[in-house]
Formats: sequence, C-alpha cells, structure tokens
Amino acid sequence: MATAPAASDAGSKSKLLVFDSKEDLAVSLAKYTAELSEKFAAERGAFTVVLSGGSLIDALSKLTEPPYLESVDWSKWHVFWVDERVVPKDHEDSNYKLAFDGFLSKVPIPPGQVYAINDALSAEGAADDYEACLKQLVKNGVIAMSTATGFPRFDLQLLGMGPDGHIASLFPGHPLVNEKERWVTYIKDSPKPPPERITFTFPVINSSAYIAMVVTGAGKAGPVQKALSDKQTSSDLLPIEMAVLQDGEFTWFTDKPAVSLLQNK
Ligand SMILES: O=C(O)[C@H](O)[C@@H](O)[C@H](O)[C@H](O)COP(=O)(O)O
Repeated sequence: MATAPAASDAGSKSKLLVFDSKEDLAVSLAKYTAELSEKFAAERGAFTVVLSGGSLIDALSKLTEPPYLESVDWSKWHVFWVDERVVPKDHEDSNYKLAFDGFLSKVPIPPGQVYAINDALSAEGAADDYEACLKQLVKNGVIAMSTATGFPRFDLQLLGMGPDGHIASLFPGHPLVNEKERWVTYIKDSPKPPPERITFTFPVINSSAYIAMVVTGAGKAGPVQKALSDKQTSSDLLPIEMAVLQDGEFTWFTDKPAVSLLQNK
C-alpha cells in the first residue's frame, strides 16, 4: 500500500509518493495514468503519452490487466519515446521493442498512433525525422503546444531516472543538457550503452502537462536526495534536477530504498 503522499518538498506542483512494493507502485501508476487518459480524451480527444526505456515499462504492467484493459479508451492514445537507441526495432537494445513486448502488444492502441523512430536513419537523421513528425502532429492538433514556452506540451511523460541522475538520454555533464532550441536531438557518445541515441530536449520535457518520474531502488537514493533537497544550487545540477515543469504537475513514484537518504521522509 502507498505510504504517500508523503513529503513534498520539491516545489508547489510536485508530489512524492513512496510505496512499500513494486506491486503497489504499479497499481497506483496504472490508476494515475488511466485517470489522465480519461481527462485528456474528454478535453482534447487525444492523449499524448511519452515513454522512457528501462524499468518504467515493467511498472506499467497493471495497465494491461483488468479493469484498465477494458476501461481505458486506448483509441485516444498517441505514444512517443522520450529517448530511443539508434538500433533496429527488433534489436534487444531498442526501447520500442522493450515497450512493445512489455506493454504495447497487450493493449489495443491503433498501430498508426505509436510513433517509433525511423531505424533506417543515422542518429542525426532519426532525430530530425522524429522532430519533423512531432511538428506535423502539432499542426494536426494531436500534440498540444505550450503557450508559455513555445514547445510541444505532451499530456503525460512517463519517465525513469538512471543511478547517475540522467533522464531521457540527457546525461550529467553532457552539453546536450543545455540544448534550448531543438525539440529532439541526438547523442553519439552516450555513457550508458548503446552510444547512439535520440532524445527529447529539456524544453520539451519541461513543457509537459504531467510527468510521472518512476524511480525505485537504493542505487538511485543519491540523486533522489539531491533532487528533493532544498540545497539546490544553480551550478552542477544533475539532469533530474533540471526537470522542472513550467506549468504542470510532477509526481515521483518511488519506493523506500529510493528515498532512504531523504531527511523528512
Ligand atoms: O533508453 C534509456 O536508457 C532510458 O530511456 C533511460 O533514460 C532510462 O529511463 C533510465 O536510464 C532509467 O532506467 P532504469 O529505470 O532501468 O534504471
């Protein structure tokens, strides 16, 4: 069972949820996502959802089961990746394959509404192509635009964080964290293999309406503590600390080991 909402010291529109087990976290994440699906389907006639790779996909397992399998209006979903490895879609490193095997193959989202990268292109080409795809979907009204930032405003980004504090393929100390113009960019020297990836930039991540940051395990306690402490300084920020929504709601889905270094948990 969730012991939360517990502390919420990350800002006015930030919530910290701490769960006793991965099972409890998955139950809550499914309910949260299904409620947002209903809200955006009613308000906009579409629900734009961004996925990361990693352990996040396992945490979505409850959405593929009753009651959500039947109750969610999957026909409204449009699915994107916050980052993708530049490998063929059937490669074991592919975030598309991970999401397809663990989630997308189990729910009836129309295949034309699942926006994978063009895996025939180079990293640079795939980033350009993905950005062009997003621009077209903004034009069609599928993806909303943020009037505050001038960047696309995804309804929900479901993200994970690495033990070094990276999110998407935005790594600590890498110049890509400072990208201010592009919507999608590429990296050829990712410290986490494989090296070639495309990634959303911070302006796009931070223009979201909702972010669920799913972080479990003691290996991530350091960056969680840094991100949720009050002692943030303007220099030397980890990527997770740069994820600050302009006008949205940021919810941490964590477990006890992940928050074990927090003072007032
Ligand atoms: O392609 C990737 O590598 C992922 O999208 C990456 O950003 C991931 O979300 C984090 O590394 C967290 O992964 P874990 O939850 O597995 O630690």
